[in-house]
Amino acid sequence: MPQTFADPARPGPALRAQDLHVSFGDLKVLRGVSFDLAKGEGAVLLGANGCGKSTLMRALNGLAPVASGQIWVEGQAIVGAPLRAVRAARRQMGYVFQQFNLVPQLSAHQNVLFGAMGQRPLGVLGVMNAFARAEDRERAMACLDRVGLADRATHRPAELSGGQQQRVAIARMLMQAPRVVIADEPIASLDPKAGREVLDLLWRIVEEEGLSLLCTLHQLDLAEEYGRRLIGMKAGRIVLDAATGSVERAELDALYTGAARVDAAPEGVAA
Ligand SMILES: Nc1ncnc2c1ncn2[C@@H]1O[C@H](COP(=O)(O)OP(=O)(O)OP(=O)(O)O)[C@@H](O)[C@H]1O
Repeated sequence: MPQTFADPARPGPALRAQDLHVSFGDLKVLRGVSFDLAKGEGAVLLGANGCGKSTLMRALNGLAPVASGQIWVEGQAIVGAPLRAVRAARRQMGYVFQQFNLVPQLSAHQNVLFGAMGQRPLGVLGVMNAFARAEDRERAMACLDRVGLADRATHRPAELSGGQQQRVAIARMLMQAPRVVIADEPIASLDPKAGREVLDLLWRIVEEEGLSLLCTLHQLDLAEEYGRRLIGMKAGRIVLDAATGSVERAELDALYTGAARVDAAPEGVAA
């Protein structure tokens, strides 16, 4: 059985990855990734296309096959753990994706209600409008209000701008009441103004709720502005992990030069 470090007397990190290895066929994508994310900490994950960021995010969500290593979510080990424990740990994690992942046929309010799905025994049925508890419907409205979209509750995603759709996705994440938020390029589909609005909102909510955030971004200026900590990946490894103020721009630029992709550095040490 995987060990846990959930000891109320010794509160551990919200998220811990230890020596994670993930391969697809012969391609070693994660090559020993380790980091801790403290409770209430907001970190930005940086790295060139193909260096393994999305694979790391997917591994944290149990969607990429972890060959070895361990992941703890709020003290619960999930690699090799029984399905029930994995599901419980996953409920503590909220996701914000580049493409928003809203259900096109449903209103903003219904999409937010979906955030409660994991908390209801009936799953998807339990959050459909006809069956949803009044308290869930009210909470979904309150979440939409938090992101400034209460007046768009009945709108479908296609009737909303990209920035508004991402705010609905953030409201859905809030509805889920996670402890850890994983945001995978949340502003990649947005123009600069909408992108900033989304980052302001995301960081404000994470701070107000005392959540932990791991967010990938491709814009170095924004990474330095929003992240208190920068984690840099190169060819499947973490090669930089430091408080933002202590990192030189040249160190960030170096993440994008040389053999940064995992398929460009089959075995070599990334640096
Ligand atoms: N399911 C998969 N099957 C095979 N190869 C994969 C799979 N997922 C990712 N890869 C490969 O793993 C490498 C890293 O991909 P990944 O998407 O993790 O990079 P990334 O850093 O997130 O890049 P980007 O910034 O472009 O999203 C790539 O070479 C990719 O082709």
